[in-house]
Amino acid sequence: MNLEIQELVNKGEMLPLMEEFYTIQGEGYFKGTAAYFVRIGGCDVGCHWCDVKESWNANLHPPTETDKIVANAKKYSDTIVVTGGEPLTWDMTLLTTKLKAEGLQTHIETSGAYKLTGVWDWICLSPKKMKLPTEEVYAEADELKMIIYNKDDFRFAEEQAAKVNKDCILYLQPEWSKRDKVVPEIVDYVMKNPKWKVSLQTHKYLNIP
Ligand SMILES: C[S@@+](CC[C@H](N)C(=O)[O-])C[C@H]1O[C@@H](n2cnc3c(N)ncnc32)[C@H](O)[C@@H]1O
Ligand SMILES: Nc1nc2[nH]cc(C(=O)O)c2c(=O)[nH]1
Ligand code: SF4
Ligand SMILES: [Mg+2]
Repeated sequence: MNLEIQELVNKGEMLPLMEEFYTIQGEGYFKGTAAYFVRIGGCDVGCHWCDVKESWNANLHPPTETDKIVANAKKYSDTIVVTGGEPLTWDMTLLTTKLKAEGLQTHIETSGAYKLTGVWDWICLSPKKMKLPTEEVYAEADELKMIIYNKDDFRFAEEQAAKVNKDCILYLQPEWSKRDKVVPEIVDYVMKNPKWKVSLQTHKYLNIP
């Protein structure tokens, strides 16, 4: 990446765009709702079970003008889900300000590992043990989506739930490769601890992106 482009990416005027697609939000509170997804490259959190490892290396994804991303996104939906990679690797201020100026709803999928930037109508926080969320993001999260891979993840989920605001909706979502083992454990856990809800990656059952 040349210096001039690097500078624009640093300012959030350009972002490494991996893919964008119109689909149905598969997870969490808005599951079942049509939305346009914008997947931004770059993540160094390093979840070993990450289902989009191709997103990690930002250099593999073309720096794209935020204006272009917005002009395209608005053609498809009034709800834009920004995901990645870890979108908070980058400054989300310009992208979200421009989306809001077009009257669009801005949703983010984030681990919260980096400074919260941007104007968001909905924040889905999915904390990771390897790189914990910043203290600031817990107060802002609308939903907490904890991925369950093994038994210790229930402990971690409770630890993280103790940090979010009181209105935050709490979800346990099975790690995809472990779903056969952990789904019964999650079902049992939610019945015993009904402040939690189950979230499934329903798009994977529907065979849609
Ligand atoms: C690919 S991540 C991108 C956004 C951000 N980096 C994050 O982790 O929140 C999108 C969502 O998918 C979840 N996820 C990733 N891999 C998964 C897997 N193998 N099984 C279940 N959920 C997964 C993440 O926890 C997150 O909630
Ligand atoms: N349909 C669909 N719903 C999703 N919800 C969160 C996703 C993500 O990868 O961030 C995702 C995704 O990749 N596809
Ligand atoms: S933080 Fe998100 S994108 Fe990054 S490795 Fe973990 S699940 Fe994948
Ligand atoms: Mg996904």
